[in-house]
Amino acid sequence: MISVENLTKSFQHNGGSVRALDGVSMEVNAGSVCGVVGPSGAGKSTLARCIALLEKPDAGAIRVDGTDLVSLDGKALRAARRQIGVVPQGDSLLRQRTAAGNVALPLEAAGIGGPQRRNRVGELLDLVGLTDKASVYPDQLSGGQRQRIAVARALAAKPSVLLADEPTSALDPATTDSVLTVLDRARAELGVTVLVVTHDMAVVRKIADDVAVLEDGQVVEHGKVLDLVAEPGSRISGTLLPETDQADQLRPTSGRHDVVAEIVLVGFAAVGALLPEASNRFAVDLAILGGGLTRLGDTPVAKFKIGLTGERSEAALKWMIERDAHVRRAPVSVDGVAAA
Ligand SMILES: Nc1ncnc2c1ncn2[C@@H]1O[C@H](COP(=O)(O)OP(=O)(O)OP(=O)(O)O)[C@@H](O)[C@H]1O
Repeated sequence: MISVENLTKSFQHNGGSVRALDGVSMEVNAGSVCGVVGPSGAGKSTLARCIALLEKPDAGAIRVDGTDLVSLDGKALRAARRQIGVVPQGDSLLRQRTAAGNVALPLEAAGIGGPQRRNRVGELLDLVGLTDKASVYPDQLSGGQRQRIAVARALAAKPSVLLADEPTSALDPATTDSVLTVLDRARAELGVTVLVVTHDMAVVRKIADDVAVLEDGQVVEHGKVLDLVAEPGSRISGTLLPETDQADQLRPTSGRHDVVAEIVLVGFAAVGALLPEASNRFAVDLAILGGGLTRLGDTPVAKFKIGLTGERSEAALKWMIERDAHVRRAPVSVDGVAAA
């Protein structure tokens, strides 16, 4: 588990001071994938560089499995660095070395040679699906393949944490998917904790369990992706879920529906069955007025604007809420008429 506590970091710039991190606290569970997102200049790369021990924070703690890395130096710091594999931003492979030669670099640095090194490089090339490119030079690899080799190299010394800074920038969607699959495999097959700094919400949509949104050096939203999408008004929900046209106009439309609400359903069971079952059970007519379905990782998530018509509309809505549907409904005034 990575735990970042009250991290601050300022840079001197043009005679002034820029506060890149301003009291950042967050946790990443062992074996999970966490996306760090936010606008340009929010502090994402600075946070990643601090966690990778490439930058020393002004204050705060970074604990990996309970040990505060900020207070380490010398040999202990070098040992801690080996626990953290880094996929740097941009093209980072050595051009004069083959793909296998790049993956072998950290092993050479650690004094691992002979068959042990060859086997490890073989395993890593297999993990990233590039066994057949072992003796190819970076110039002959595609951008996505180069990134996958950079991931393999970052995993060579068996780190417990993998940090990737914008691993998919400048890649097309199909190539992005191939890089994300490799990060997901690192977590699933090696149990590595993965932190991905990204502008690209596709990364969060496809592989993140958790997400932290940074703005102006502060964490403005942090938690499990599937929890945050269910929170009305969360940034993550606004970005990842389908629009329900005019989501804030939830009043009944010209008296045609007794109840109009916005509903978020998470998981196969809820998405597949809850609406028709509520409709049958309470004998209400249930119309979908907007929204749609999406997938977050392997989980289907739906956000609909629904209209319920029938005497037991309220009871149907209550029943769905009791079954973990996340509902935002029209505000109703005292005379029972939905407020405008
Ligand atoms: N070495 C540095 N010297 C001076 N200022 C810096 C340095 N590194 C970062 N900054 C400043 O700190 C702030 C946060 O930068 P950072 O690169 O961490 O943001 P970011 O969210 O990663 O942005 P981007 O998405 O554009 O990479 C910015 O104002 C940036 O200009």
